[in-house]
This record gives sequence, C-alpha cells and structure tokens, in this order.
Amino acid sequence: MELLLPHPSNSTPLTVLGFLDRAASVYGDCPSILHTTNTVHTWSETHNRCLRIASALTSSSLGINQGQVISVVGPNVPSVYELQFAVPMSGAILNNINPRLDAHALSVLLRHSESKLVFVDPNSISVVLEAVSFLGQHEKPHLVLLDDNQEDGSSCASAASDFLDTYQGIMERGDSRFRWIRPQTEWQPMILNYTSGTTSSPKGVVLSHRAIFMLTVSSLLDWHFPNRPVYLWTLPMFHANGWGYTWGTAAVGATNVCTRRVDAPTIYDLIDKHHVTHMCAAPMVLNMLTNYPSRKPLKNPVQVMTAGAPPPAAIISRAETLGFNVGHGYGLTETGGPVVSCAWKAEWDHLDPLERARLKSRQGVRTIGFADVDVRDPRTGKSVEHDGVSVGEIVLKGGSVMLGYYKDPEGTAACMREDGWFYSGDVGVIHKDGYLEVKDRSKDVIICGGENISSAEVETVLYTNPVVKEAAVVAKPDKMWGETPCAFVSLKYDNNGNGLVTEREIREFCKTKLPKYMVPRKVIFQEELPKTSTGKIQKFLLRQMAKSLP
Ligand SMILES: Nc1ncnc2c1ncn2[C@@H]1O[C@H](COP(=O)(O)OP(=O)(O)OP(=O)(O)O)[C@@H](O)[C@H]1O
Repeated sequence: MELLLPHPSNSTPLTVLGFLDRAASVYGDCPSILHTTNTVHTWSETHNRCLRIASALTSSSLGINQGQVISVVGPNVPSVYELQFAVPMSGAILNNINPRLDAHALSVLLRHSESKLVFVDPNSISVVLEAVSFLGQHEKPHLVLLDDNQEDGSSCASAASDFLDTYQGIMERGDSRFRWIRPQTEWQPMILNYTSGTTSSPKGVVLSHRAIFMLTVSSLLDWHFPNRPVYLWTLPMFHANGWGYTWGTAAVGATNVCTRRVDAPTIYDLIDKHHVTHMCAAPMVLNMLTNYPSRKPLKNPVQVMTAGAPPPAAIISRAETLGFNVGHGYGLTETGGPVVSCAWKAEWDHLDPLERARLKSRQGVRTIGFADVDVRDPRTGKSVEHDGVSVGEIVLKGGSVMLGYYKDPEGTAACMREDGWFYSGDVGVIHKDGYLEVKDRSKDVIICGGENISSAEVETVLYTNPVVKEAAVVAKPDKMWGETPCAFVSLKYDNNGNGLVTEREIREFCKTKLPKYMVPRKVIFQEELPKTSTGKIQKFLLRQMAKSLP
C-alpha cells in the first residue's frame, strides 16, 4: 500500500470558492441576495458578477498581483457579500475591515496589511480618505467606491476624483468567462482578518484556503444548515467573515438578506417580510431583541447561532420564549470562527426552560471537522479533571487554526506552541459529560484574596435579575484583597424612565445566588455599557473606570 501516493486526481486544493460555480448550476434561478434597497440577484447572476469583478482585479489597469491584500470597508450590503468570493477568486487576499473604526485605527490596519486596493462604502468615504492621508510616505492604496444604493454608478460624484472607479464601473470592465484563480496549494493564504481588539490592539490573523474550507463545511454540518434557507445578515461580514456563512450560504443556495441597519425593529421587520429561517447574532444582539419593547413572539421559529462572547442563560431563555431556537458556538478569529459548539441532545428537550438554557450556555464540544479541544492546567501543563470545577487554559487544534499572525512571529509562537496546541487565552472547565464551559478570558479573571472569580459567572447571575439590561464585572484594585469585583450595569426603565433598582438591592440579589466573595463590592449604573462594534463589552475601559473610583 505504501506505493499508493497522492495523485493529481485526489489532491485538488481545498477551497470554498468552488461553492459558487456549483450554486450557479444547482440554484441558478433561485434568489441569492436580497437587499433593503430592493436589489435582488439570483445565484447565476451572483456567480457572473463575482467572476467579472475577479477578472477586472487581475487586469493590468488595476495592477493587483496574486498574494497582495485587498481591503473592504463596508457593512452587510450585496457588493460586500460578492467581494468575499471575487477578491480571493482573483488570487488576492481578502481583508474585511470594520467600517466603524476611526481614521487612525483604519490607517494602522491599511499600513500593516499593505493593502493595494480598498473598496469603500459611501458612508465610509470621509473616514477612509482621512485614514489614507495619515499614511504619509507609505504607498497609498487605490480606492474603489461601492455603489449598492445606485446601481447605475452615478453615486457620490463629489468624491469621484479620489477614487479610481466605482464597483459598477469595474464590473462593466470585467469578463464573466474568467477562469478564477485556484490556489496552487490549500495552504495558500486566502484571508487576513484583524481581531476585534477587545483586549489589545487588533492582530492580523492569516487563514489559508484549507482553514476556511474546514471551518465552513464544519459549521454547515454542525448547525444542520438545510438547502435553501433564508439567511438574515445580522452578524457583520467583517467579523471573522460572518463565521464562514459568507461562503456557507452559497454551498446550500440560501437567500442572503442583507441590511445596513442592525436594530430590533429592522430585524423583526425583515424576519417577517422575508420569512427568515436562520441568522447569526452576538449575545448582545440577542439581548437587544429580547429587550425590544414591541417584541412579539415570532410567527415561525428562527434558528439563531450565537457566539463571540458568553451568552448568559437568561438571554438564551428569553430568546427561546420568543420563538428563536438558539445554537451556541465558541471560537476565535484565530480559529476562523466557531470550532466548539453546544451539541444538543434530544433528552434535554424535556427539561424545564431554565435548565435547558443553562445547558445551552455551555460552549460544548469540538465541531465535526475540528480535531481537538482541551483545558490545560497552566502550572503543570496537564489536562484538568473533567469535573466542572478544575480551571485551566483552553487549548485547541484543528484544520481551521490560522497560519499565524501577519508580521508577528513572536506573537504567533506565543500562542501556537511547540506542543502542537493553539493557546486561546481563555480559561474554562470541562464538565463530567465532556462539555467545555468558558469561565473567562484570562485577562478578565478577578483575583480576590487569592480566590479566582470568573467575571462571566457573576454576570450570568446579574442577567437573571429582570431589571438588568446589560452587565459586566471587572476587577477593582483593593489594598486588602488585591482585587474585588465591581459590576457595571445598565437597567431597563419603567414607563416614567426610572431605573427600578438600587445598588444595595443588586448586591442583596447577588448575595442570594453567589458565595460572598463573588458578590460585587461596588455596582455602577450606566445608561449603556461601552462595546466594540462586534458587540463585545470593552472591559478594559470599565477596568480603567473602576480603578479611578474612590
Ligand atoms: N461562545 C463564547 N463564549 C464565551 N466567550 C466567547 C465565545 N465566543 C467567543 N468568545 C470570546 O471571544 C474571543 C474571540 O474574539 P475575537 O477573535 O473576535 O477577538 P477578541 O478576542 O475579542 O479581540 P482581541 O484578541 O483583539 O482582544 C474568545 O477568545 C473568547 O474570549
């Protein structure tokens, strides 16, 4: 048997880009993209349009070489969806950038990524132009204006001189007979994603064609994604490529419902209007939906995948009461998206709703295509007991782990260690049934008088208080205890606009549900907690505030 070696017939590099050719054959006449501006495309049109853009990118007039980075600054609009295919189909590396970054942060990413071309949404023109002006002596990228609202390409004439062309202009130059550029090996880089910057400056994560393929196929299987679902884009495509569903929806011929606005009335309206069946949403978006005063139970159940931050059981339970069927995944930009998920067991169906939500708030087990997950004691390096209480660092290994951080060999070596594991920087436990539960990010653990307090555990309790809208718990320096837990809370208001609870009542509430040392010593009320645009609470800001409290 040892003479049987790989052969070209069984070694085509894995890539998700081929999903689009197949979608054009199988689902050619079915809707691919709907947009609130009434744009409607079919899968054969989307295929055609992506090939035209990809071919134009390789033309001498744009001068993009294979392996160069092309950035996209825009919200969830049809052109941004198309670019998820078109850019890598041209052989370039796709870099989605959060349109809510300020000009300084944006210029740092453009310089670091050495982006050659930037696609810019009209709402981001001024911030991108300012960011480019900060590049100084550095080579400046060409700019192309996205024009989803004006398909005739006449948009934003005033900014025309700063732009090489419009998206529609490039489309017209392209050739739909273009043969897209297949990677020579599946290890070739396809994506450059910057992390959310929740704990430090964003890091440039490079993912190969293989990693994206493994992540996407695993996610489709894991969520039992059916053929031709109606998928609502509530999760930003720039956040780890919408956890792989940018390409996953092509695999199953889904209808992608795109929207710029992600607020509760828009989401409920689109669910109703387009008979949405699936969506992904960070826990904060789920929280917003469950707190919307005009919420009504859904007419038909909607499958919602939540990830990106710990979803408190109380939020899961409220969402399920409204008719959302919540799935829960865990992962990082460095793993391409969720690689662990709370695989549901039929025998849990009959438990009471709160117990179901508690089980579902655990992160779970590795997805089908991922190799392994473990929790290691940082002192001994050994796996912790599967007892639900022994805490350690979560380590991961599998095909969707990144190639490494761009231009950062030390950062890469620090998390992709010689023992063959990727170290996540998160702490967790493994329960008796083998299910992982994330307890905290290691940077967020509060050490009070030598006891480790999981901020997520205290937050989970705070969210069970019916008047709490949002909660985050951070360490406050303390002379006697080292650190003590300090809670930041935003409240739901009564009809007269009054918060319905006092600091003492919140502390008393926690005392009934937590050991004394975990009860927040201080509770600060805020109208809104500071968040990243991926919906994560910026605890480093809260820590600074807690530090400056008397
Ligand atoms: N289901 C989940 N439960 C708990 N935490 C989660 C879950 N999913 C993701 N996370 C958290 O999100 C982190 C990954 O987030 P992401 O890659 O977007 O960047 P970030 O960590 O927020 O930003 P940065 O690394 O720049 O600080 C994980 O390490 C984990 O702390």
